[in-house]
Amino acid sequence: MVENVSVGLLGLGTVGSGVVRMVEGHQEELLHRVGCPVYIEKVLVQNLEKERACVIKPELLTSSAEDVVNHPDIDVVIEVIGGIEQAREYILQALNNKKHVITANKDLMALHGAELLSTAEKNGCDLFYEASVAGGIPIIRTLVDGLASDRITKMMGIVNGTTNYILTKMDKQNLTFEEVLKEAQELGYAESDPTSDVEGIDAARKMAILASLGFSMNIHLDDVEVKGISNITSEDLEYARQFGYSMKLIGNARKDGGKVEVSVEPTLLPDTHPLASVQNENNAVYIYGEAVGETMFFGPGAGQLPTATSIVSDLVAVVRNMRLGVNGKSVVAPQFEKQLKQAEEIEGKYFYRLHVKDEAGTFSALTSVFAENQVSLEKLLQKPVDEDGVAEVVLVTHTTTKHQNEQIYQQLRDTGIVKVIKSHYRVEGGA
Ligand SMILES: NC(=O)C1=CN([C@@H]2O[C@H](COP(=O)(O)OP(=O)(O)OC[C@H]3O[C@@H](n4cnc5c(N)ncnc54)[C@H](OP(=O)(O)O)[C@@H]3O)[C@@H](O)[C@H]2O)C=CC1
Ligand SMILES: N[C@@H](CC=O)C(=O)O
Repeated sequence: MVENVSVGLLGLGTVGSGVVRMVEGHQEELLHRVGCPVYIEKVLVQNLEKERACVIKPELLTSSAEDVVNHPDIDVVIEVIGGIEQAREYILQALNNKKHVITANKDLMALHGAELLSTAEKNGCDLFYEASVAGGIPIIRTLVDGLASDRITKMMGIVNGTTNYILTKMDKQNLTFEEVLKEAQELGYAESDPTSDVEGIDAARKMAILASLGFSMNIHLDDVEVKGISNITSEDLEYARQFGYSMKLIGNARKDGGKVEVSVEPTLLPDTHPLASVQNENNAVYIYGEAVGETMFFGPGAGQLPTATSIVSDLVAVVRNMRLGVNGKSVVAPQFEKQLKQAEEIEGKYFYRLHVKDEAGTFSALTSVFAENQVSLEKLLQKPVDEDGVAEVVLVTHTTTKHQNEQIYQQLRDTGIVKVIKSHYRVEGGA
């Protein structure tokens, strides 16, 4: 009979402090929900002297991982140090010592999830990672349990809080990219190296996790096409607004006839799209299932307590399994072999902002590049930008294939009429 549960925490930064606050502050609820006391036994940090964002007894802190992963009384290890190699090593050690593991580490799960899950299963341990995607939104449990009966064909997500916060503030408050990134870092949304946020890598890791679960295939990080937001300018956002779109960093995973595409890229969403109204650090995941139809899950995608909510809910699940004696039995192997779509099979509309020569014939030469590729234009705008004979052309194509669009991009670059392709983004038609 499990009479109490002892937890070891690896990391006491933004998320770790939230876990301590929730485990300490929700004792009554936890006792009621799992039927026995749950307490924190040891906490690994790098710097024992640092001021913490939670109240913690100094004797619980250690700078030696062995005190957590090899501790004889610890039943559950929560990994929130981040990074890959060190975290992988500690988690493997904990699992091989028959400790259940909870992690918020999408970098690690996207790269080594299969290895860690099979080690957990081999040791009869749970390995849960709800907080690794979309912070406080219970999206992993939704795919694994809530929609387990359905066939999912499409998932679109705003799964990075930092970039959504940056795009919202740049658009609504006219702030610069650098100003807002600094704010997002101060608020604890950004990764320790924010490059992975702004270049779309963090979102790509999350989409690899979601697509693997949703499509029951082993989707690797390398299978995800990635483009970040660091080149987006206030002019792009202004034109998007004029055309009735909102710019978002969108994770896109689709399955047609057994083949899948997974990407993360800045995307123009019609203002009527359900994801267009998701603001600030909030995340949302739109899921289409053949039987259920459209569903959407919304909430805070980053931050101390939202992320800790998912972790402590995983803890509740682990303790319930411990009391039932069923840990390590929830891993389901992928059902399908991975098949990725080719560029000819991926469809989309595209936005271009071009600087062209402002002279007779330019316009027809430009539109003929699209016409020769059998792509028609849905929206078009032209205005002079300077006295040196340069005009700005902004356009949106009708639906075409990624392959045709790549050809158009190449031809535009090669023609003498386009001076610079200022920007180029995907446009979403409808949900
Ligand atoms: N921040 C967020 O909103 C979210 C974060 N995540 C994920 O959660 C994890 C933690 O993120 P976050 O809390 O923001 O990170 P922080 O950088 O705020 O905290 C990291 C903590 O881990 C400790 N630490 C780091 N490396 C080591 C090491 N090698 N040995 C011992 N201790 C170490 C640090 O110690 P010290 O304090 O002494 O320096 C710090 O306490 C990451 O995987 C992140 O991707 C997931 C969802 C949301
Ligand atoms: N840096 C991440 C934190 C949560 O995963 C984000 O901004 O979403």
